Amino acid sequence: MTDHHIARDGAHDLHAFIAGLPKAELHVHHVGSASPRIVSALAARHPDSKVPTDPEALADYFTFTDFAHFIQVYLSVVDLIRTPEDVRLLTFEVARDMARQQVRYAELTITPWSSTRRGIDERAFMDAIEDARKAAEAELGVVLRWCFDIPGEAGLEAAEETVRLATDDRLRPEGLVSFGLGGPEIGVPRPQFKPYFDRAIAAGLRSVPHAGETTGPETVWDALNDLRAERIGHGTSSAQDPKLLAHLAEHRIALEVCPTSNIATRAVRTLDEHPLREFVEAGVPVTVNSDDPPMFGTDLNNEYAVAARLLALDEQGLAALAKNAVEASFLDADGKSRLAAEIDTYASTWLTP
Ligand SMILES: O=C(O)c1cccc(C(=O)CC[C@H]2O[C@@H](n3cnc4c(=O)[nH]cnc43)[C@H](O)[C@@H]2O)c1
Ligand SMILES: [Zn+2]
Repeated sequence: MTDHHIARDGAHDLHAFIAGLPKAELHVHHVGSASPRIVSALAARHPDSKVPTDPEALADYFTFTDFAHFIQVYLSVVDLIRTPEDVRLLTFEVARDMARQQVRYAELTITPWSSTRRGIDERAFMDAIEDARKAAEAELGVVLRWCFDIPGEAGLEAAEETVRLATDDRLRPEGLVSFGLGGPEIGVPRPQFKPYFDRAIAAGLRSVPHAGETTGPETVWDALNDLRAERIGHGTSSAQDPKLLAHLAEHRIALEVCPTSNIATRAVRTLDEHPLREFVEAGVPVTVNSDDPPMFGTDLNNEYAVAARLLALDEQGLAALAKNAVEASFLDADGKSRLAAEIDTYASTWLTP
């Protein structure tokens, strides 16, 4: 899980720098973060599942022909989450994997509809994620916040249920900060979700839909104009529209770029063709993220290594990239300053001979 193009020599070992760099992650899915270790633990609880538990078999299983195939495999892992205890285990263990990478803060995208429709009680679901969130902060030093997303392909009924779960004061979890839209984009126009985003925004949630991952820049415009997006999940195809790039730059709308994900789902052909550099050159705020790390054979540290190569970043550049995520996050001002200061202290200590 390393980007082999970066030189690995002593003081200039960027991999070691990245490994210790305090980080924030803004685009990472709950179920999509289930590592082989977590999948094995869940499969042991539900031996009838078709998901392989052997790491080698899992690597094959997690090789995707296209985005639709990815979603099909993703849903087979969703089927492993059947009880509130499964939800709690998944959430806490995902935080443990984050802590190992020095992730201090993560906005984790959760699709509550996928769990409640499979029979998990909604109150028990919220209690499980909140219990895991509090334990992760106390025991692992990882601050988690939630983004509840509509699984777009499942339609307006799923949208209604998701916004209800996100805005009902009796259910809404304390850690919820944002509202998203995931799943396939082809055949799932963004504007139909406007009323649900309007309700979520009115309830104080921030808008962070996926857009421009598998369709063109017009989907990103729709996400901005109809869903009032404050950040864009992926936004890859924005590179095809100079006016859109200028708009994102002017309004400081960050892209949640997930390079390895884009290759794994075949949204982009090769890393060398990835538009990350074009975004930076256009002045668009960019953050790098892992999306569904074990499914894409990556982790956040590897995404930073990929970005270092594509953008020719040194340690200062990597620290600036980590601070982009802090700035674009939904942390409060105090939380942002503290994490940014921790990144600065780490970088200056590393660079002091
Ligand atoms: O849960 C179901 O039964 C169900 C039924 C119909 C449709 C769906 C979905 O559309 C689920 C999609 C699911 O995918 C998640 N996800 C993870 N990574 C990505 C990504 O890179 N781009 C878009 N979506 C992604 C998303 O959070 C949805 O939960 C489910
Ligand atoms: Zn995603």
